[in-house]
Amino acid sequence: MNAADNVITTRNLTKRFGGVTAVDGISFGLRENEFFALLGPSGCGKTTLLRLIAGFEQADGGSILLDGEDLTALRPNRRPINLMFQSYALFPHMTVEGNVAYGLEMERLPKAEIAARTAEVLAKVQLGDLARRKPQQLSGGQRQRVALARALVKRPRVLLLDEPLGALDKKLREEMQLELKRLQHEVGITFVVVTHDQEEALVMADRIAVLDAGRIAQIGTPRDLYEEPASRFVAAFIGAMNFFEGETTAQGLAVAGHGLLTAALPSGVAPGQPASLAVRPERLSMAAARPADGANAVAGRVVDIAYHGTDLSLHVAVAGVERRVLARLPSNRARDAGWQAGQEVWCCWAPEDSRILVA
Ligand SMILES: Nc1ncnc2c1ncn2[C@@H]1O[C@H](COP(=O)(O)OP(=O)(O)OP(=O)(O)O)[C@@H](O)[C@H]1O
Repeated sequence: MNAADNVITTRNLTKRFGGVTAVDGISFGLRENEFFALLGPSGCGKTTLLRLIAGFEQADGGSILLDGEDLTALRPNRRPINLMFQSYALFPHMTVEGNVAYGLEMERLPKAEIAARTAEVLAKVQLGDLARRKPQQLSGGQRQRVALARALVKRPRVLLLDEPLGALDKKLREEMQLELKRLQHEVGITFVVVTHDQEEALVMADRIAVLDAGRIAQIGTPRDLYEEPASRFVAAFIGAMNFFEGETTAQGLAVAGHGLLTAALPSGVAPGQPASLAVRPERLSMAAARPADGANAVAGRVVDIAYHGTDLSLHVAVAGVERRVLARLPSNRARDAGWQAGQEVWCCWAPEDSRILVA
């Protein structure tokens, strides 16, 4: 894709702190009106990448383009980009309205315009009724919305959000994930959200970049990353995954003690290479006898059963597999089958539900 088609393009962006390369040659494009998530383990460079785009850090190499124009020389306050901090950084002595209007007052816009834009954005985040309150008279979720309103009122081209829901409890977080997504679509501004919570990224984002040690491990839609992870790192990071180790054959993976597990070989992968076969817990089914229908199957023994309400997880010890194999079964089906700890079982799955990964 051409850089001019993207709102933001980074090219080989690099940032070092002493001996640590926090951002290591990152190139990607953010599209118009996209909800983009940066996801990865602690220390992988998410915040640094966000701060480079905002202009709070200077890159050691590479460039950042906005609508195809180089941004490098523009100071943070000259960039049509806003960064919303995790702490929200609201002014405690000002009302909600005052906090939101502040940025526009700094720009010396006409009073009537400030009032109209402030009222409009407060209505959008559903805080119109609380406009006269002070931040300490608000709940955590409401404070979060004030911070959001304050960023949106300036109508940036891109809004960067660093762990925007990090301060909220689990239930509120889940509500706000949908709220944030709704709002992003409504205002039509490109959002870039940093999170270390993979479920949050899956729920909210149009596309996700998974970072690993300052580099992009994979960029794709939530479905791409979940269904077609490009590496073991991505497969293990997004959702739960079972891995079987072995050697590739023309038909799949030969696993010591378990024979051939059938799966399509990725293009460019030859037989005879060490590789992993990855299969999701919810794609497994359990059987008392080896299925005769060509499904993959490995024998094991149920070690633990945990009840989660909608589903059950079965932990199965399989010879030669270091970690317990995890299967998640809908609780009604599992109850009907009556699985119990100590039972010998076959973990079964369709070949097309598994992937072979060499990296
Ligand atoms: N100002 C700094 N000085 C020195 N090292 C830094 C600085 N900022 C970040 N780093 C280092 O750069 C790497 C990336 O940090 P960064 O904060 O971008 O990661 P992150 O993915 O946002 O992590 P977290 O999820 O824990 O916030 C880390 O090794 C970190 O210690």
